[in-house]
Amino acid sequence: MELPLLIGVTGGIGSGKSMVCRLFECLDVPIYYADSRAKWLTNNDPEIREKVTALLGPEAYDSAGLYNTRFVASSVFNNEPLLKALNAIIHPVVLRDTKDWVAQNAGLPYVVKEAAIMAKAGQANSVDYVVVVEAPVGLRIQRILQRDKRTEQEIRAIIERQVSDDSRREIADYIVNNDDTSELIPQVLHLHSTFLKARSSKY
Ligand SMILES: CC(C)(COP(=O)(O)OP(=O)(O)OC[C@H]1O[C@@H](n2cnc3c(N)ncnc32)[C@H](O)[C@@H]1O)[C@@H](O)C(=O)NCCC(=O)NCCS
Ligand SMILES: Nc1ncnc2c1ncn2[C@@H]1O[C@H](COP(=O)(O)OP(=O)(O)OP(=O)(O)O)[C@@H](O)[C@H]1O
Repeated sequence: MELPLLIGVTGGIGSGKSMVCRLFECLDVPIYYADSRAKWLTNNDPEIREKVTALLGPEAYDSAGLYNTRFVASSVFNNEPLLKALNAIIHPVVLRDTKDWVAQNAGLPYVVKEAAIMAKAGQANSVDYVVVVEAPVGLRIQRILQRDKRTEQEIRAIIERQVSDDSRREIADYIVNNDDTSELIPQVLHLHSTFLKARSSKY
């Protein structure tokens, strides 16, 4: 059976990546949520556990042995080299895991990977098209203040460590506007028919 197209959905913190993916889910499209899968792997892959502990110290896992995201976030989102080193441990495992997941979905027209870190389609990944979700920074901060137990300072530190909106736009094949004036559902429906057409013209 042929592999599905792999669509990457990315965007800065609070842009609405997960919201867009939930709409794709409503269309029965399987989603790979890379951030949460990365956390699962960090808890369950012994090699990652060993390397993360060597990088960040024993506090990277709590007394119950679970990945201590609060501690790790406060360490890496203020320290670029440390974030890069953490990515270098986790990212290759996530890429391999994504490929296995895509293969498990053989026969479907397309599947979606949601991730904070994304390369241009075809570069160091198996993504066919990249969708970038955008919203103004002020609105993103408001949304995260409502959703998470993070301070504005913590949110701004994460934004500082993420790629800029401009470089995200450079890798975008499609852009979804998720500001207060744009409607998400019609944009996702339009992408859905675009990907179905792209897939049927490929095979
Ligand atoms: C740093 C960690 C512990 C923070 O966990 P926490 O639950 O507090 O936050 P959460 O995962 O919701 O992330 C907060 C925001 O940062 C973004 N983010 C997560 N990891 C990264 C990263 N490596 N680089 C840039 N942004 C990131 C998320 O998309 C989200 O917008 C966790 O995100 C992590 O382990 N990240 C490294 C793994 C990774 O590279 N994930 C990206 C997909 S492979
Ligand atoms: N169009 C919208 N209207 C109202 N609320 C929205 C909209 N889009 C997203 N939100 C809300 O904003 C918050 C952030 O959205 P979401 O979780 O989808 O962003 P994200 O890009 O996945 O964030 P993160 O990178 O932190 O995972 C959520 O609480 C979500 O419900």
